[in-house]
Amino acid sequence: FLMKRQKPEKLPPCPRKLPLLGNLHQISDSLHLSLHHLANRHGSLMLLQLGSVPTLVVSSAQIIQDIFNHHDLIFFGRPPLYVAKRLFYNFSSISFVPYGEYWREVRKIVVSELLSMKRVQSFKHVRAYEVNKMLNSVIGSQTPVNISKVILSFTNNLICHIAFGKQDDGLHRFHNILYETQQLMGEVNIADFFPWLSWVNKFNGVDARLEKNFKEFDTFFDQVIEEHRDPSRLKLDHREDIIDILLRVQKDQTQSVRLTNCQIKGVLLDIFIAGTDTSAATIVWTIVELIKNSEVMRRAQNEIIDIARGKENIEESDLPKFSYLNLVLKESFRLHPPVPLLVPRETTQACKINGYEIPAKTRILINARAIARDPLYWKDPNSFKPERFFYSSVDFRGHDYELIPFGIGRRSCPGINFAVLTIELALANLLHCFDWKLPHGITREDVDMVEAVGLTVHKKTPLLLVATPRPR
Ligand code: HEM
Repeated sequence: FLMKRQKPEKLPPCPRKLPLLGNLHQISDSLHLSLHHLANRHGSLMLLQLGSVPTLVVSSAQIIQDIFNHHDLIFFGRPPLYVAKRLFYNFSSISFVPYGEYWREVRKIVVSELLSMKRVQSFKHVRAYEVNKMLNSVIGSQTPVNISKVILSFTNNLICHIAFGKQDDGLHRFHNILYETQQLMGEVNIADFFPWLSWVNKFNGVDARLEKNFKEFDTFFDQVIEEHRDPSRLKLDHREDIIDILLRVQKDQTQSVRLTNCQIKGVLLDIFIAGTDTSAATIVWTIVELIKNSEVMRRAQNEIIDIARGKENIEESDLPKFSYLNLVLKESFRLHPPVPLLVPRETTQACKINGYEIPAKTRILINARAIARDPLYWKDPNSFKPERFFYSSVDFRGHDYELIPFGIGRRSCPGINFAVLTIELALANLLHCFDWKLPHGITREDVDMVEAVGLTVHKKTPLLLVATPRPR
């Protein structure tokens, strides 16, 4: 009997590969920009070989729609990244956890206990306190103000305050530890492209840095958790912080998962990694765009003055009244999604997309930034024009595939409500309390938009501005 030869499955297009490197030689420092250029030449669905890892790159809203309407469960996993494995207690967190029952249970806890709208609102007093502290720090800063630094301290302090109930004491050291964690997470790691070369990390200093960083925040977390277990701990306002909540859930017999201490620490770290840099980058990019587009700045500030009507500070209850500021934020998320490639995913089984076979365990990179600048959907895509949203209902909450800064589907960002409130409140107050100008001799054209390399994309050089207090 002659065996019928099976036709090989048709794989998505792939630019020319080199032996061993695959397509790595076509990637420069900025992964998302390199992938955007490659997509312009080879199409919005490419199967690259990054080192030894097959990687599907998606750069089209229409393909995203197809994937998330039909294969959400398949595009659901996360690849086991080298640094995340160690830092997140062998994947005991949420964002980098490969798909499985543990992820499902912990995500439920995070969504319902830590980041529900009700919980996010319960942190209102903390946000107001930290925003006020940030405004005072602008007044106390040298001129010109390093606004990038002010804002990163603000988001760090805010999350520390919400997570630990601490306001200032002893947190400087923690900020430095977290900075190194973020560096390690953002750097290219050879083991993620050549898993068989992971031993190199023993010799290039990565393992040593990883171990040192892990021990530092682990010791810090142990210490604050121990303080929280002490029943005599002085609680001034009787409000639960994130550690209180996680310890309560740990004791709760009705929960289907019994959180271990490592899992509590993993979730804590996740909230820091996912929540501080992203919001800070967004606030800075928005201010840069406002400085470069003075007419937009004028309109945004006029709206704020109108709504504030002599108030000292903008409060959270004022935010729903803003409409133009909302458009400014949409446009900022469109041009500068702080996580331009989202968080990598991995297919849990094989499937077919656009007639192409996508094998199981393929790494997935979704180029949200390229999609949000696709001329097919966006007129004059590289210009900052909040007015484009006047007559459009497109929003960034994951229902419109052409604008997905918070990702999409069941693994999308559970911190979106927290993030948007924080960003809007900070921006509204910064514009309400100060007029912002470039330092003497610097023009708008001089302000560069160069992006730093990393999972979260910051402005590479710090933004320096002169702040003049506004009459209120
Ligand atoms: C501007 C602010 C933020 C942006 C743009 C952002 C963006 C993202 C993106 C793109 C993902 C991956 C989504 C996907 O794979 O589809 C994600 C995941 C996640 N984010 Fe955010 N995020 C922000 C703020 C926050 C905040 C404030 C928190 C928590 C306090 C948070 C917690 C998380 C967590 C826990 C995940 C992992 C979800 C999972 O894998 O199931 N994020 N975020």
